[in-house]
Amino acid sequence: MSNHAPVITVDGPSGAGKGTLCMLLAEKLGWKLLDSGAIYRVLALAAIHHGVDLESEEALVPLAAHLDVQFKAEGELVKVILEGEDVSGELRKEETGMAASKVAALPRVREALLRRQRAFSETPGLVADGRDMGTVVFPGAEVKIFLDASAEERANRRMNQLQQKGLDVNFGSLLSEIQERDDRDRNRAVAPLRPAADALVLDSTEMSIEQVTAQALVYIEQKLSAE
Ligand SMILES: Nc1ncnc2c1ncn2[C@@H]1O[C@H](COP(=O)(O)OP(=O)(O)OP(=O)(O)O)[C@@H](O)[C@H]1O
Ligand SMILES: Nc1ccn([C@@H]2O[C@H](COP(=O)(O)O)[C@@H](O)[C@H]2O)c(=O)n1
Repeated sequence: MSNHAPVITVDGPSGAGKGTLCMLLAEKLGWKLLDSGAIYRVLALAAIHHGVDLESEEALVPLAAHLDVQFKAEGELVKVILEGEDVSGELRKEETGMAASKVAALPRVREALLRRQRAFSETPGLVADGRDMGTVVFPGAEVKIFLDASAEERANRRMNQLQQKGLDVNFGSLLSEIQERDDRDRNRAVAPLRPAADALVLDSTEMSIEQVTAQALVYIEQKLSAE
């Protein structure tokens, strides 16, 4: 009997709503969740904590290969423990996302993190959130979704999210940070951000979270029942 676990990949740019959609899908299906961006963010934090240059592939590869990280589910939240320290707050900061996109542009760093990401695949199934889930990490995934939205809408969503946390934020700087990160993620030499040839592309600019989830669920049901 095969022990192959089905995989749903959700790729797309920052702020498109991937994390929100993946969490809802994983909950609804009772499947595991992989937040691959968190792995790149943890590596960037480890580099910063150890004074490692974010552009030094040579120094980052061993750090990536031996990353001491634990993801601990606590109710709805996931605590991220790096080398025994709770870095959950630091992890979600905009500057950590920017640092993550620098280390993520290095081919050997990505290679060093591949096995760790693939190890998340287990029965009854996996919902994987990232930039290259459908193109590189799980190219044989049963269902692939590419979730997009305009840069302005994504900056607006991020602004609302940060304001809800009581932070004072500026729309213009959020928009230019999003554009800079998009640019780096789309134009890197390895695993650039792009839809897999067999992905459903969903533009969520004018869609609510509920509409995106409903549309994704219909598509998932179709694809899984055709398997
Ligand atoms: N369709 C939507 N309409 C309005 N707001 C949304 C929608 N989808 C997600 N959001 C909100 O936008 C914010 C960013 O969403 P989320 O964190 O899921 O994006 P992401 O694609 O995972 O971003 P990142 O890749 O940077 O982690 C959250 O506050 C979320 O609640
Ligand atoms: N599969 C992935 C996931 C993430 N990245 C890089 O990490 C950055 C942070 O990701 P978030 O989803 O947590 O915002 C992102 O900008 C990418 O550069 C990646 O390369 N591949």
